[in-house]
Amino acid sequence: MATSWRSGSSSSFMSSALSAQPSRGQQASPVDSTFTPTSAAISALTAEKLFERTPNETTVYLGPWEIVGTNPRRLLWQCSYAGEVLEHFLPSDNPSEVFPYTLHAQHRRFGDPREMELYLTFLEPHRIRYITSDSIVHDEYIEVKYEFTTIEGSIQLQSDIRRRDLVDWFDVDVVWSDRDRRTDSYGNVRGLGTIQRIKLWRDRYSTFHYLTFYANHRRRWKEYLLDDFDTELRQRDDRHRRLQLGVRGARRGSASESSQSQSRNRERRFSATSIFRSGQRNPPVNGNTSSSSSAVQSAIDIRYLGIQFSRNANIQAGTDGSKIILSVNAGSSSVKVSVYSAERGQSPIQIAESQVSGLTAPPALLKYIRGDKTIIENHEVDEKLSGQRDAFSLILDTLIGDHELPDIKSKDDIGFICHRIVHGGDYSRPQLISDGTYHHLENLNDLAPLHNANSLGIVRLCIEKLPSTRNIACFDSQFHSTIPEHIRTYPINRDIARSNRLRKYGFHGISYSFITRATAEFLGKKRDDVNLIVLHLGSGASACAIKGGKSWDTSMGLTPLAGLPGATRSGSVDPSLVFHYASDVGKLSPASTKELHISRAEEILNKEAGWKALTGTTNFGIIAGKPDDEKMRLAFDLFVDRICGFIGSYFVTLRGQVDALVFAGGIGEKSDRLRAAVVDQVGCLGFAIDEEANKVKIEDVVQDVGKKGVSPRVLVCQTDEQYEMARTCAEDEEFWGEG
Ligand SMILES: Nc1ncnc2c1ncn2[C@@H]1O[C@H](COP(=O)(O)OP(=O)(O)O)[C@@H](O)[C@H]1O
Ligand SMILES: CC(=O)OP(=O)(O)O
Ligand SMILES: [Mg+2]
Repeated sequence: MATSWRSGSSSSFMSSALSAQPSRGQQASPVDSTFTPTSAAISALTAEKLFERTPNETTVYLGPWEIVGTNPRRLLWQCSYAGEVLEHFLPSDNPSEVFPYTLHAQHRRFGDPREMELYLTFLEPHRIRYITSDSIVHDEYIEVKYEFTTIEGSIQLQSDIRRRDLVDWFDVDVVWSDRDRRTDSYGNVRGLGTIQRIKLWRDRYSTFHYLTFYANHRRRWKEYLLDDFDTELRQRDDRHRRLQLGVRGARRGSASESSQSQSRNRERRFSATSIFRSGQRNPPVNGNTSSSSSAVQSAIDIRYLGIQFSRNANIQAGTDGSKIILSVNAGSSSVKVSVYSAERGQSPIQIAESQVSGLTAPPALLKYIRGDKTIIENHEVDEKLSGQRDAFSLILDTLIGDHELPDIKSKDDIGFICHRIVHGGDYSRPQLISDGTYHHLENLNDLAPLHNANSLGIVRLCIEKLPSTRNIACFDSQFHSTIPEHIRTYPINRDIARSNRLRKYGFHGISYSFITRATAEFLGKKRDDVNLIVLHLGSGASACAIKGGKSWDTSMGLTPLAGLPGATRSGSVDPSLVFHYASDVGKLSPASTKELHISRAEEILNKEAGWKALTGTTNFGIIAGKPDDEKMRLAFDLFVDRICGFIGSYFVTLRGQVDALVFAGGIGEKSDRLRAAVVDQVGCLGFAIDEEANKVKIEDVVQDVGKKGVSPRVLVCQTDEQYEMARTCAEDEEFWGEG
């Protein structure tokens, strides 16, 4: 009920309650097609509080409003008592420069979306003067926030201030453009704005049409002349309910230019708008768009505007068919879990994320982010975590224990759990985990000794503790199923190779899949057209040659031991080496369990080698940070050498047709020193780094660190395996079943 004006910098507050009922017969709501908004006055019963929450708090009652005068234009509220007036000074006489907007934001998402019209505010503080018959009670610039008791009143006021009439509105999940990408550096959906109401207005004088929305992620108002958009849809993806509007004559804002092309495209234009999912019944869009040169300029600075529509009014997960997805990424040194809300066939929207890192370098650190807010920042975990399963338990308790995460009140709220399973054998698509799949995967445990058994431990815990949840296995090896036979074959007895399934599988594929898509988008190329050399450098490190968007070769092999060294892994060494290292290498290690059988040889090469063996630390951050320490320098130089070996080899296998060299993973994303050293050494292939750009913190999904004008590019991608899994799961009809 309360309309509040919150003071910007001063400490005084005003608030009021408005019951803005149109009193004149001709002022029907825009929902009604007889809507003829001509009047600037409307009757309103208004209760108002001034200096709210101060000793001077007073309640006053407002009457109808009227927009009067020029220089300055004022919104004049009559109050109940004689001589009592509230004047709202509008910051510009030009109606197109005043932007009333409604607060269609996350905090409204659970209510009736129509209700958001009850809250009206402006981009900047406005001057408010309140006068009684005795004195001026209040006269200062404050942040104005109206709260109406009727939607019609609010729409009428918006229309009057704008001198444009509302034709229709459309509730959308996310609005993005070529300039403001759909996802941020973490893969979270952001764009220009999320959970927004796009409004279509018709100018009262020119009848030009405009699209408006509040860019809540940039805190900017966006207003586009509808004619700027090509009505032909560049892309309409029914499954995703996305719409992309291309701008005709991008990067110009001349009204006359747009009015010339307007008549040419009249019908097509409105065939496009009519496929918008309307927030109202019977949208009165009629194609009446005769041109007028008096239209306000539309500052188009984009090539296209993408819009993803809400499926229905209520988007709270679970109430409209959407589900909560947990994506679990059990790496060799960490467990990362992200929580998403997703609808069938739609891109998931991240709600929260949590991770336990440093499992190989205790104490482990817990991090928890809800929405945009960091709730727990690298908290040292006191209790002893015996591995990935304990880390996952801790994360699950953190999520369920957070009362401010309404989407997960109990374990039963979780619809799907996607598990990263590093070795998927011959599986070429994700699998719903049944008894059969589980036992099939168990047989692969020994082929990924640092990963598979740990992940299956988490799967078991989920089956036991969250019986109503569907568990889905996503495989790191899947992306590499395209590696040609001559590359994936080992030169050994073919029959034994076949019967024991001994071949190159390759890993980090979920990450490579994310990176390929993100990089192709960044380069403005189709996924099938990109050739990349990608380095995923984390606790486990690998390189991948991507040809036409598909894996052509990768450095890991039958197991994740081959190729580059890692935190505790040797990477490729002479296979005979291990027999000269110790005498008992063929025996089963005492560390073997029921789930995992590991020989001493495998234990030495997987757990007792790598950075740990060379330097005593598994944290490459420490290694890169101590160039003067001989041990650290050796490890650093050795890593650069091995990485460059793969880059050279992949450059040749791709016949020099390389769009970009991409760094990813904990080390690739964080160590500018490593990137600089690698690119310096492969400079002979044409790669070059921009020293300044390379030092800038990596915040985008893909960030360019290459020297300007040089091809191929050098990029950094913040990979997101959890998002990739959730996306795959949300888009796969099969997992959703009938319900
Ligand atoms: N500032 C840093 N510079 C270089 N490397 C870092 C830095 N911080 C963390 N790392 C490395 O990143 C690794 C974690 O990478 P990540 O890809 O998240 O691991 P995981 O393989 O467990 O998924 C750490 O083990 C550490 O070696
Ligand atoms: C496959 C692999 O080594 O994964 P991670 O780097 O996450 O341990
Ligand atoms: Mg990893």
